[in-house]
Amino acid sequence: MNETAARMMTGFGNHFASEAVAGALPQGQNSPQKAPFGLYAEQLSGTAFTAPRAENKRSWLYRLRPTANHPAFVPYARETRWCSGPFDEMPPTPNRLRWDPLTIPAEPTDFLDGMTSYCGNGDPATASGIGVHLYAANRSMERRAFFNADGEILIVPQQGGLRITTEMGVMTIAPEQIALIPRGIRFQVALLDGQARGYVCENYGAVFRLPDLGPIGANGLANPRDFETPVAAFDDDDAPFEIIQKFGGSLWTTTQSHSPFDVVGWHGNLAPYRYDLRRFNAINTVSFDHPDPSIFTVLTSPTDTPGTANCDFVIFPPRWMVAENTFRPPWFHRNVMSEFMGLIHGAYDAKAGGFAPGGASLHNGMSGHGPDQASYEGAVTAELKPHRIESTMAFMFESRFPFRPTRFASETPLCQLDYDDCWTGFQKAQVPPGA
Ligand SMILES: O=C(O)Cc1cc(O)ccc1O
Ligand SMILES: [Fe+2]
Repeated sequence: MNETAARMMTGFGNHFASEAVAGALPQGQNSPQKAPFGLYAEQLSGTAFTAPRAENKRSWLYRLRPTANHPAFVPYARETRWCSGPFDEMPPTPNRLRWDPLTIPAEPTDFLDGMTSYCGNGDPATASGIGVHLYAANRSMERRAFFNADGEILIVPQQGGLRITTEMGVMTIAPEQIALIPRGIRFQVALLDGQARGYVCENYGAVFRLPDLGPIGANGLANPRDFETPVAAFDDDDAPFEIIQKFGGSLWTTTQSHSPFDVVGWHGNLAPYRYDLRRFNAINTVSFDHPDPSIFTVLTSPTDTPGTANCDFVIFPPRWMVAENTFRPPWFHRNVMSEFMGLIHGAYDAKAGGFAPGGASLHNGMSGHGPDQASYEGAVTAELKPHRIESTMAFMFESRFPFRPTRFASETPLCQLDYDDCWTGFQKAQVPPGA
């Protein structure tokens, strides 16, 4: 990859144009009889050709060889803990679950082999639902690339920086940043700090977009200009390269004669991007009561039912708490939606203990949850002066579809068998006698 790889273009979903070599992009048309330099023109669709214009996503790639130039894929032989919809390994459970952080493996393990599925819903075969995975890795992907035919991939690092080489350019991310790799795009993950751990949302449904802002107005939450997409960069590399894909719930592999990172120029609105969660413009109450957490939505994958997401990616960033006469942490609740949570760093205001950075929790639809006993006691006795929740970043993948845990997630010793106990010990309320 050449040195321009670190440069980024800004704006969410923009129609970008980028060339690593001047003249690589045809002018005025996508597919001239002969593309510049003999490059191969290739369209990559992220939505159906006929999707409404506002939702339509596609890019044109100009590359040294067509992607089609590869041998047949065969099933990936290595053991994997990457599971897929319909997540029917185990019966569904209504129980609240919480997990301690994954340990970094002792064996050499890259981002792909270090992927462990915790739960999910829906099915890639019907283009709905998400897979929820945690990765723990200690080495870079070498001479191999991955792409996901089943969905786009949202990466939420918790420990260790990543350099993500994609067909469309290179980007680095560290904890408190996220990256999105669209369905189908080949990418390779190198570890910048020797070890890495984090969360992945594999979205089988409609591509993530920014939420509508309604009465908030034209600005706020995640602002479009803070999303960054890499400029075109390519490798002229004619040595064998393994390509692994996830298709129909399983991993497949082939080895082609050359690097897949051979795109010399591209244009379009389907591209990888990154976002720094510290840029999130948090909006919250300045009067009373704890607003619904949808106010912290970074990205949403909608379904055909308005306001009822396949997945909302929601964060809980540092912020001022000023609500008057209010129980300030998350309230007790039962949600029709299902909630998977992770913690990037710091502490979460509804859990005084047990929810560690790198850990995770699952509260499926209609399960009673909320502050643990210690958080409750602290919040009802706190002096309600302005208070800044500092040095923390939690997040939630919230879905209309209940999550089904994998066998690993159900049976691992990381699963806290005593999680329910955090809601025991509440004093019974006393109503006045004879009322
Ligand atoms: O359960 C949780 O901790 C997530 C959450 C946070 C919040 O502020 C309100 C509702 C909610 O589900
Ligand atoms: Fe909740």
